[in-house]
Amino acid sequence: MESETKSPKATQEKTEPKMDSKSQNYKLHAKNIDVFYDDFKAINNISLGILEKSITAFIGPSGCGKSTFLRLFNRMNDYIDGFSMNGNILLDDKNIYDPDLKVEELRKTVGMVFQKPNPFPKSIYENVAYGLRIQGIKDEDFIEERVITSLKQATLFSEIEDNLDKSALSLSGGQQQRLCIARALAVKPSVLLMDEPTSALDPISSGKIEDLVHELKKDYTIVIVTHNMQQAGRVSDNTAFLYMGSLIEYGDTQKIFTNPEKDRTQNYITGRFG
Ligand SMILES: Nc1ncnc2c1ncn2[C@@H]1O[C@H](COP(=O)(O)OP(=O)(O)OP(=O)(O)O)[C@@H](O)[C@H]1O
Repeated sequence: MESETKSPKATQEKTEPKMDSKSQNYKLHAKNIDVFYDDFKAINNISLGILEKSITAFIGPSGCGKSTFLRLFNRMNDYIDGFSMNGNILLDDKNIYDPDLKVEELRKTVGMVFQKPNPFPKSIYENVAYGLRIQGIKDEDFIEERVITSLKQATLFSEIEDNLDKSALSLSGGQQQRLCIARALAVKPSVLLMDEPTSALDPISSGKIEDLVHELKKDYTIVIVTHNMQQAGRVSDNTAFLYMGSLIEYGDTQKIFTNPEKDRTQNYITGRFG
């Protein structure tokens, strides 16, 4: 029978990545989180801190709660019937579930990219400008500058610079996903949540997104859900392994993939289940 703990020395502190001396605080801090869909408990008492300008991967078998947990960070679960939660999520030490907090403001700071590219049926330019326009920004020079900068950051600009008026739906899947990243960046978030952003893409497009994610780490705190363990190993600094709604292990990605504390993590990363 699989034992929960490989080493008797494994303690709770091993599930938290070490903070460097510069960062006194976590960018994001989930504290004692339970999530329910009606009576079903999808997340079971998870606490986890995420350092600024780092990439954190959530891994684990299908249905373990990765997407549910990710969506808590910009309150995307609020729309789901039957959703309820316990615990707090802090962004820069402020509780994002505070009743006074404006969700639209939160989503400016915490952007999201989904599994399937979901551009609007508008031009490439208007897709990226969208978030600025709904903020009421009217200055076209400002919008243009932001659109171009965001497309460059998302490494798409050189491929489409003569076609900004073309429909976003005419782009390839990989280009559409980079457009969705540009759209998220245009409103200047500081956190980017990515829910399996490459699972609908071919390997070359996936590689471009991985390179981009790596590049974006300079300026953003990134949390990525992935089924692809090679991808988690390549792109992330820290990895959280979830199983049946619980956080089994969390820490330095290298360590999780080469010398995990828990047998269950070892069995998952070596493909013995999942
Ligand atoms: N809207 C919902 N209503 C009821 N149950 C849900 C809902 N969304 C998710 N669940 C349940 O919550 C659990 C966690 O689901 P979640 O989608 O977060 O897992 P996941 O690890 O992201 O899975 P996958 O890798 O397959 O996307 C699952 O048992 C799922 O069936």
